[in-house]
Amino acid sequence: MTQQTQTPMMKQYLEIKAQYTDAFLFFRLGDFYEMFFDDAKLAAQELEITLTGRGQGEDRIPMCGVPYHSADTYMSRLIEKGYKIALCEQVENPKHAKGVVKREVVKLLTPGTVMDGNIIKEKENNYLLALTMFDDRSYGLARTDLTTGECAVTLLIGEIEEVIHEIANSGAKELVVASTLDKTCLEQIEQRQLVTISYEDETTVDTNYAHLCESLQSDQLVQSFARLVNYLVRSQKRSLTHLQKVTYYSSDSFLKMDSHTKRNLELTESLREKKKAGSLLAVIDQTVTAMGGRLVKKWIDRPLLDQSLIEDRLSVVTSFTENFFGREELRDELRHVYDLERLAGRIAYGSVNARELVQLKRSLQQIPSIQARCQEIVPMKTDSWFKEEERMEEFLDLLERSLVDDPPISVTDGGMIKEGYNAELDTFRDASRNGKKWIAELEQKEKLETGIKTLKIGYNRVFGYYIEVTRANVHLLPEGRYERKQTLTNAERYITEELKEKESLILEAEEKMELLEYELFVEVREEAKRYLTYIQGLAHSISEIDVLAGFAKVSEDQRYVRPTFSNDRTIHIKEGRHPVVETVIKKGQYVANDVLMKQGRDMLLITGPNMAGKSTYMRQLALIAVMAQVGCYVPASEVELPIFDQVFTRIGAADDLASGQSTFMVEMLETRYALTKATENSLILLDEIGRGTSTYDGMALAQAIIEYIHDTIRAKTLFSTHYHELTQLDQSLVDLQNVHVSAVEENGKVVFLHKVVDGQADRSYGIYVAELAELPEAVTKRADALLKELESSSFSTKTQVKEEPAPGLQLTLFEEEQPQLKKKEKKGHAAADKIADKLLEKDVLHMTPIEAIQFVNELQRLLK
Ligand SMILES: Nc1ncnc2c1ncn2[C@@H]1O[C@H](COP(=O)(O)OP(=O)(O)OP(=O)(O)O)[C@@H](O)[C@H]1O
Repeated sequence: MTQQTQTPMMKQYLEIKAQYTDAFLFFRLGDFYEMFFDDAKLAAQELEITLTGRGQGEDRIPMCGVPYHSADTYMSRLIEKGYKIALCEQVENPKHAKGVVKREVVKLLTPGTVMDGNIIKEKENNYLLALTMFDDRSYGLARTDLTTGECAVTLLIGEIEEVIHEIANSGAKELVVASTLDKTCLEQIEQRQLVTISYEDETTVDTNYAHLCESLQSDQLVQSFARLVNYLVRSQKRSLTHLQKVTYYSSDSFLKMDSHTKRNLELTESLREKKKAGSLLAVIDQTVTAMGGRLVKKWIDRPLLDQSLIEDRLSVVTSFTENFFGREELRDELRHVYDLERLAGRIAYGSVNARELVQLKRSLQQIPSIQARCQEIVPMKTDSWFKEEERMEEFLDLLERSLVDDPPISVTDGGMIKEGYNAELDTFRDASRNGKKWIAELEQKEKLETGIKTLKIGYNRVFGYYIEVTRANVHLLPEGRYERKQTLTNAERYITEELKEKESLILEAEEKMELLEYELFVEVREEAKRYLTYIQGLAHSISEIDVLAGFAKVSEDQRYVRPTFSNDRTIHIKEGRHPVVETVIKKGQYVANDVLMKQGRDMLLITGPNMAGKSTYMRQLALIAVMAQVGCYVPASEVELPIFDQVFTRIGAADDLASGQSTFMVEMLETRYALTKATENSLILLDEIGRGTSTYDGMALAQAIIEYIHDTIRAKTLFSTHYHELTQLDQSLVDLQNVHVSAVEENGKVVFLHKVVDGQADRSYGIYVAELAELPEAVTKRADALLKELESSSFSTKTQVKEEPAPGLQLTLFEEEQPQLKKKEKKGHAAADKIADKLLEKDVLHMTPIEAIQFVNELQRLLK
């Protein structure tokens, strides 16, 4: 231990730091927050600030600091990177301290508990989760969004994989677990780098929050929530009165989609850029409030299963589409409603300011007309949306009487409370106003009496009120008229006894005014707490109205139709479109496609050229199903669908790179997941399964998977493939139907029609796509020639696969056919054989451009 660490202050630091090993300790030292040791090194790196030191030589301790007044931005940056911060303040006045100033951690800032508007996103929830493991197949998961107070718990039965999907789906930033949590379980969560991990071991619910759990049916649910709330109590060190009653949710009441599927379908963010733009959310989120924005995202993440609930939403959308003017006026009114949910959060936290209470007032003022308009358009829902309006009037009246229209953000400098609200305050105000009037009159009087037109009375914080005379005029002042106070270069400043008397009256009144205003404001703020539940309820209704009116708008703009639901598992989509692709390509260019899936064609095997639109077609079906179950209209001219219980996809590989696993392994893992979880009520989309391995392997796997789904799972399935050989399967599998995306060749150019029709595709046009990608002409020409040779050869890939069991066997057959060749000829033939072999082995139809170049290069080498 160095001498530095022995100083009383460092001892204090180390003691506190020992309690917060997993957080940066922001240690308040005067005007700075300082960090020491490893905290300092890491913070200097992450924040790009200078690393300094305390002490000399060997004693030197690494240190870095951020100024107190700009600490917020530094803290935000660390939180955004997933770190935690323990904020350690001086809790006594340094002037009165004996020895080291007392310091305490006053707050723990973590990614899942920040309330700060700079860090949290307006249209996203900021969830904190707590996981409780009961045994290796049952887990409790509790969640809250501290900014809105929403709390929910669920039980998950199954493998840890289920839990991980649920965590990933929630988009949470932080997960609280027991310090004794199973190691492998924790490792698996950490491996995915999903969330910041925090610890809490107490699972008895804090008595202050027991009432929130009233509706929970099992001890396990209560324990799960207890871990969450105990962590909050410990870390937040302040009132959590805005937490709402815990609701139970079951992932069984929602359409299940694992996180890969959600990503693949680009439900809430695009695959490549991970942004909202380009996602389904971006198209159907037409909300005008931040709360609505959060709700629509939540709905897309959890489409419904219960038909009556879905129809309920759809009926509201129908009413909104039938009433264009009413709806648009309603949306205009909604724009004036502020973020009630988060305002409620700030009221409960006691951090709401007068400006925000005025926002609340303005929002509440909109409610009667919003309600009246809903009554006109959607009478059947209005009563459930607006329950307690009479209570609001009282509160609104208080807000209207008490607060001025445009108060400052600061709550300690006055200027918040309206005239006439409090008699005492008005007296102080009068005093201050009269005093100021007296001063203005004094200025006039002195100007006249001294004859100095430029004489003026000013004010500053140091000297208070003063009379200022420019240097040029000083000689005009009668001796002893004023008392000199301050000399400036161009002027002299004076005071008089009378002026100082008035000044102290004014300042006293102002000081009292500020204090009283603060007290009055705090009263209003406290009163607001009584209305929290009501404000939260209202927030929920407003968001729902906003989302549904937005669905109506997009449905009208994009010509969507109301879906109907079939009981016999039939899918019938007429002129379906991909909701996102149709908005990004030229207007009118999107080729609508039908989907018909029922007995005899429960499974569609899709072939067709690259780029023809196979994956668009597949995604289109899934998106239409998701939209329907969310309660939105869908992009088609007619839609009948079953209600799906789960959607599985294995599309594309763009997202696999980061995970470190081989693409093929990921493909197989996801396929396994689908095959073990899917039921006959599920929708499965598999895009080119098997292409990550050799042709024979891949094809064999693909066929086995198709057969398994067809015979055992019987789920509705779209399977796209480049293996044309698989199209033969329609002979043996009764529910499999071949379809293909058509293309035609015109003047040697391929034209993609993007039209999906029954039957198999005749060729792949891979080389044409290579041309489009501007591969060297030499390569594409050569590839074309090779292809022609291959196609004319009796050893086409197709017959090979059908008739020859394995490539190795084929080689011997080929050699045995030519037993009597001379040596030289033999040598030439051997090379030709090798080339022929190579050509036969390769599936030219779907090589990547690079593979094609390497391949041609290798053939050349053999020939030489
Ligand atoms: N129905 C359609 N109408 C108009 N354009 C479409 C349609 N479907 C797809 N496209 C366009 O074609 C492009 C390629 O589509 P998609 O990615 O679905 O092809 P693919 O057949 O899956 O290709 P690959 O086999 O190479 O993966 C899309 O980006 C889109 O611009």
